[in-house]
Amino acid sequence: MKPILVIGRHGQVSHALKATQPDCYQVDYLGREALDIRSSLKIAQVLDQRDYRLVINASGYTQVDAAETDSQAAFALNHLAVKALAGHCGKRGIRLIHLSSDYVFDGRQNKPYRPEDTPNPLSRYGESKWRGELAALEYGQGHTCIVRTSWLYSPFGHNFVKTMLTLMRQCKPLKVVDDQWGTPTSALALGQFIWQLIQVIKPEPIYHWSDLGVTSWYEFARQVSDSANALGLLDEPANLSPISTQEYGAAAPRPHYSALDNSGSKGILPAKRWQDNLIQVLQLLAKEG
Ligand SMILES: NC(=O)C1=CN([C@@H]2O[C@H](COP(=O)(O)OP(=O)(O)OC[C@H]3O[C@@H](n4cnc5c(N)ncnc54)[C@H](OP(=O)(O)O)[C@@H]3O)[C@@H](O)[C@H]2O)C=CC1
Ligand SMILES: Cc1cn([C@H]2C[C@H](O)[C@@H](COP(=O)(O)OP(=O)(O)O[C@H]3O[C@@H](C)C(=O)[C@@H](O)[C@H]3O)O2)c(=O)[nH]c1=O
Repeated sequence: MKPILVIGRHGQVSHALKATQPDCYQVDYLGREALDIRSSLKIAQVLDQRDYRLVINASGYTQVDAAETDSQAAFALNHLAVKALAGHCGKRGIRLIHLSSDYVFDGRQNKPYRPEDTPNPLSRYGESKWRGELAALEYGQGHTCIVRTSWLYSPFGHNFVKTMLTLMRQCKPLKVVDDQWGTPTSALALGQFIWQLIQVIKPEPIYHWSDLGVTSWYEFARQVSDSANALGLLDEPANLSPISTQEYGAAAPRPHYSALDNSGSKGILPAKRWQDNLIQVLQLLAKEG
């Protein structure tokens, strides 16, 4: 079987893909040092080196607040580099799976967003991701498949759950926004979904994948505290209080509601409740010690 290329080797999603990868696939995981996708020439060289059948782009500029002031860097990676990557994949007939975000939506809807709903990003990060989606679809010559997902966490890299655990262990009072609603998603479950998706012969252009349920960042943090305490990761439940988005005062605007309707993905892999996947990830963290 022809090999698969995963871009973004050191990132959270790439680690999750590696942890969930079925043995039957031959996969090259390349980090920025081996493949900086801002270089079109480098993309061409890598794709010409081996006869890849599929590319999974797990790279991205993911610092949502920093993107407000560093927007050139966010667009360079999330838009322009994706356009070049899709062009090279399209020309060679290589399927491209590209990751995008719930932050492409404005959150003014009060029901889960469907893949065909129109994005209207509030932040520079969200805008860079949407422009990346459009370019990937336009230049991929029918070979692009976008997977939008939300609020990822895992034992790997930086994410909300690990940040919360670090802050909670410092035993300081924590304030967390309770007026942004969405779905926490285990990057490991996303990894399992992507490995199933690659077996679909005629994929849709856009899929939504998240765990099941809707919650606020505050409720998510509360569940992290309760479950981590029950598993012995925390000596006592955290001192948490809810605050508004306005009070928190982050640099980037975020959608008030960004749950994704993933009914179109059910046939590929049924999703699990976010609370159950959270316990699984916390158990892995507890095992790591
Ligand atoms: N995290 C989340 O909650 C969500 C993420 N997504 C999307 O999923 C994708 C992966 O996210 P996640 O794994 O969490 O992100 P991470 O920030 O953990 O990883 C991103 C990776 O991209 C790599 N990278 C940065 N610049 C380049 C470059 N020029 N060329 C090649 N690689 C580069 C980084 O490399 P280095 O380590 O060298 O800096 C890093 O390893 C992104 O596209 C993101 O937008 C979508 C929805 C939610
Ligand atoms: C650390 C912290 C954050 N927050 C808030 C800020 C924000 O509204 C929310 C989440 O903060 P974070 O900075 O961890 O996460 P954020 O960067 O908003 O996460 C997003 O990342 C990108 C890459 C995506 O694509 C999204 O799906 C989403 O996962 O919690 C608090 O209220 N209190 C805190 O102590």
